[in-house]
Amino acid sequence: MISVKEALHHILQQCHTLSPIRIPLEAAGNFIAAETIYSPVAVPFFDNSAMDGYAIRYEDIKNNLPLKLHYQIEAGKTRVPELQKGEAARIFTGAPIPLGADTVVQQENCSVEKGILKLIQPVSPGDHIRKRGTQTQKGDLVISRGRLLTPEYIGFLATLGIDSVAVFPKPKVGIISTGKELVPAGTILQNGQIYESNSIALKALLHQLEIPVIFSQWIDDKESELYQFVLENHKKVDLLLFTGGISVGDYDFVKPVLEKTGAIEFFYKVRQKPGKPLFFGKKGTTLFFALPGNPSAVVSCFHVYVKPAIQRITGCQFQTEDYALLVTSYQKKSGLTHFVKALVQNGKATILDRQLSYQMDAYARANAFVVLDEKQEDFKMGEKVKVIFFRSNMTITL
Ligand SMILES: Nc1nc2c(c(=O)[nH]1)N[C@H]1C(S)=C(S)[C@@H](COP(=O)(O)OP(=O)(O)OC[C@H]3O[C@@H](n4cnc5c(N)ncnc54)[C@H](O)[C@@H]3O)O[C@H]1N2
Ligand code: MOO
Repeated sequence: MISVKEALHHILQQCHTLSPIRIPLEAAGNFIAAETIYSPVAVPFFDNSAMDGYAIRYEDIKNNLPLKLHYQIEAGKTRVPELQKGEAARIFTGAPIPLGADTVVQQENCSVEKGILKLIQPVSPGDHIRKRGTQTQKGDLVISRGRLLTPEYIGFLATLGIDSVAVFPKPKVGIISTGKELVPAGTILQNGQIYESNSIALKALLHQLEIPVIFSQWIDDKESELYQFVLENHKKVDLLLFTGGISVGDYDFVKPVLEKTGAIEFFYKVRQKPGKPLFFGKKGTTLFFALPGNPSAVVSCFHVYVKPAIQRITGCQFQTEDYALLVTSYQKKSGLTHFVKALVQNGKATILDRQLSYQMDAYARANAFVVLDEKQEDFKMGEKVKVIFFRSNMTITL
């Protein structure tokens, strides 16, 4: 059995970004850019008005010339005559400043009588003009390879007329759940049956990371069926997640089946609770994570191992580690790292009740795991412990 740290190391060594793909800019939210782009244009592309009002030549006011209203410029107008000495032009927000004009007077600060513009408020030269290139100059660096394309950032890139971007693709994921006892929600339970919940949890976890699930398949505890399905389908995905059937029971076929397919085994069994019989392997370019079937182990193994793998492949940072102070003392046996469900708020970690690996109810409140070191047995109230947040570090008020 290997340690949590060693297991993570093996996993991350096998995870690499996938070949970049070009996608429409509007679909690129939360992807990582795989290219560096320089702005193809200056923005604004032309000097334009920031207000509805009048375009003037500042020197005309200084020389006390009467400003004769000459013509009107709406937004979108592409050909505008030059403004001559003693002239003003009606102008609207976003409309191009005519050649010759250098200042815009906001309409609330002036009046028009018999076609002559009169100023009510003092004006400064250059007022209300958005100069060409004052957001971005043509040739400015606007995307660096490796940057997260947030929706707000995409809004900025759209102003430059960029319509597509090369990004690192998200890995495609498949899910296989095994176990004769599993039935779908909506079925009336018979003695010996339980509701299938692991694939539902995994799909929700993957959905939150915007990772596509290509298939989710339940397979009976039959070795031949599992073998056939894995052989036929593993190439469709980058990550194949199994739940259940990875322990040592007579119906735990996942490991022998993966061996039979010729998959490489990187490790089997980690010194941790829950999730001890975790398996990690690879066939071709597909990574296999066989998650121990107990529902709580599936969720913790996802956060501790699958999520970092996806982070490495996509370049995105989904979860953060931090430290918090224990609100109560806690005891465990030495030998395994424990991931205990906790509510961590304002730097304080409350370990929740019912931590066994079949008990899921604590997840209704938990926002993090407290990571309890494998060698330590007694944890004191107020002791600093590592936490892995699996939701954003938010305060829960209800
Ligand atoms: N002799 C030993 N027995 C077990 C060991 C061991 O070391 N020696 N390890 C235990 C630990 S720890 C775990 S974790 C489990 C893992 O077992 P499997 O991965 O083989 O999982 P199953 O036996 O198929 O299922 C375990 C448990 O989880 C329920 N389950 C499974 N799949 C689902 C699902 N999709 N949705 C909801 N619940 C599911 C299943 O009914 C079992 O109760 O092995 C221990 N045994
Ligand atoms: O690892 Mo198991 O999930 O402890 O029951």
